[in-house]
Amino acid sequence: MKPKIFIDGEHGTTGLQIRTRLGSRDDLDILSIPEAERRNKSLREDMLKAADIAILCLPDDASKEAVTLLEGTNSTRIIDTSTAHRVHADWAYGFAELTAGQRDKIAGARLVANPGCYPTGAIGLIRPLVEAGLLPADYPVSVNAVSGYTGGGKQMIAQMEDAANPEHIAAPHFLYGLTLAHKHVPEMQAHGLLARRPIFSPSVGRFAQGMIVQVPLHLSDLNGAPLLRDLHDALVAHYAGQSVVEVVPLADSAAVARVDPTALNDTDRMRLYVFGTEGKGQANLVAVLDNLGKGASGAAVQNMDLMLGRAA
Ligand SMILES: NC(=O)C1=CN([C@@H]2O[C@H](COP(=O)(O)OP(=O)(O)OC[C@H]3O[C@@H](n4cnc5c(N)ncnc54)[C@H](OP(=O)(O)O)[C@@H]3O)[C@@H](O)[C@H]2O)C=CC1
Ligand SMILES: CC(=O)N[C@@H](CCC(=O)OP(=O)(O)O)C(=O)O
Repeated sequence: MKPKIFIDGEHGTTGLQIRTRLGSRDDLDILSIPEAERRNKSLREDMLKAADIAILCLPDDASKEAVTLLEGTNSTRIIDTSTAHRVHADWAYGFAELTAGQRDKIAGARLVANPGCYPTGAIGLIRPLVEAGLLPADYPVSVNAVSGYTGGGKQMIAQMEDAANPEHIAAPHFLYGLTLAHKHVPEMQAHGLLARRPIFSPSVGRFAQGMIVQVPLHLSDLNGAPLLRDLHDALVAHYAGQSVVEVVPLADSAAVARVDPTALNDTDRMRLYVFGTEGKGQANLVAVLDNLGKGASGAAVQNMDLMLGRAA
C-alpha cells in the first residue's frame, strides 16, 4: 500500500511548493482537501488522522492545534514546517546534514521539525566549525541575511506585489527584525551549539525567491587563529558524502565578484562559500539557498523521504 501524505496548508506558499514537488510521484497517495475547505477543522482532522505522514504548512498556532488534534493517535507521523517545535526536545530537527546521525534520527522519528530558511544557512555555516573546535561556543556570532519576499508567505507576497494593498511595501530592499528578537534566533543558537545568543539581522529584497546568509568572523578570536583554508577544510569534511550542501573550492570563491541570492532558485540545494583574503585575519562565510527549496519545501520532501526510507 502507498503511504498516505496529507499537506495541511497545501494552498499556501510552502504547501503549494511541496504539492508541486510531489506532483509526479506515483509512490505516494496524496490526501487533499479543496481550497475553499482549507480551514474546515473537522475535515482537516479526518485527513490528519488518516495520513501516514502529515506535513504541516501552517502558521505556528495552527500547527500547534494540528498536533493537538493528533494527540493520542500515534500512527500519524508529522513534519512541521512552522517555527513551533524547532527547539522542542521531543522533535527531531529536520536538517539531515546537521551532524553525524541526524539522517537516521529523522528517519526513525515520529515528530520532525523542519528548519527555517535563515537558520538552514546560518546553522549550515556555524555548526561544522563549532563541532570542529574552531568556532568557540561563546564567540559573538552575527548573522546578516537577505531573503526573497516569498519568505513572508501569502501576506508578504500580496504586500510586495499589489500596489493597491493597504499595507503595500514599495521599498526595493528593507531591514526588519530590528528588535533583534526574530523568532529564528533560538533555533540558530540551539542547533548552532552557541552559548551566546547570535545577533540576527534579516532583510527582504524585491525578488520572489532566493536567499543569502552571511556570518562574518575575526579569525584571531577563533580557536588556534585558523586560516581561511582551515575553515574551508572543516566545512568540506563536515559535508563529505552527501549531495545537498556544496562547499565552493577556495580558489573559486576567490574569483567570485558578486553573489546572487537567486542562484539556486528552484533547487533543493545549498551552496557555501568562505570569502576573505588569506593573511588578513577575517572571513565572511556565506550560504546561498532557495528559501522555498532547502529552506522549506525541499527540506520537507527530503525529510518525508528519509522517514519513508526512500532517500538516497
Ligand atoms: N515561505 C517560506 O519561505 C517559509 C515558510 N515556512 C513556514 O511554513 C509555514 C507556512 O508558511 P507559508 O506557506 O509561507 O504561509 P502562507 O500564508 O503562504 O500559507 C499558509 C496556509 O495555511 C493556511 N492557514 C492559516 N491558518 C490556518 C488554520 N488555522 N487552519 C487551516 N489552514 C490555515 C492559510 O490559509 P489562508 O489563505 O486562509 O490564510 C494558507 O493557505 C509557516 O509556519 C512558515 O513560518 C518555513 C520556512 C520558509
Ligand atoms: C522574509 C520573511 O518574512 N521571512 C520569514 C521567515 C521565513 C521562514 O523561514 O519561515 P519560518 O517562519 O517557518 O521559519 C520571517 O522573517 O518571519
